[in-house]
Amino acid sequence: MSVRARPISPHLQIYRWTVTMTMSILHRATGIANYAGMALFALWLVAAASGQEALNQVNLVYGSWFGQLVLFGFTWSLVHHMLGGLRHFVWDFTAMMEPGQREAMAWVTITGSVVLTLLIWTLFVWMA
Ligand code: HEM
Repeated sequence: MSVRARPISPHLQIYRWTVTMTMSILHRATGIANYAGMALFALWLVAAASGQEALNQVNLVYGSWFGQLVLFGFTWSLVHHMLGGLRHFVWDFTAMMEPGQREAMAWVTITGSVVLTLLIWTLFVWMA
């Protein structure tokens, strides 16, 4: 029996990659990362409530270069996700929905998240 060739629906690889696609993926990825980051924050709170010794141990890990790298990434993730959330809030008013406007907002979100993260760390970590 011969198999009839059927039309194939377009899939990911035929589309031109766009910055808005990247943002969609990043919003989900940062949402998941925020869960993990919040677990780290909860651990720190539990340690603080448990006593000085426990807090010192957690601070030692969080203060190491690797801990700082993870916390920096968590800060970026939170800020990026928050700006992404505000982007959705703007869309809730059916504003900024044209292709050029969506791309502009995507770039503002990416750039803004990096700038805000650096600002937060400069003010509250590096200069504190
Ligand atoms: C620790 C805090 C947060 C966590 C753990 C978190 C987690 C998540 C996760 C897992 C998703 C689902 C992503 C997906 O399935 O595509 C999501 C979506 C969303 N989040 Fe958050 N989020 C946090 C904070 C925020 C904040 C502060 C805002 C707003 C300023 C926000 C706005 C949104 C919006 C609007 C969506 C839906 C996006 C869509 O419809 O595609 N989130 N979040």
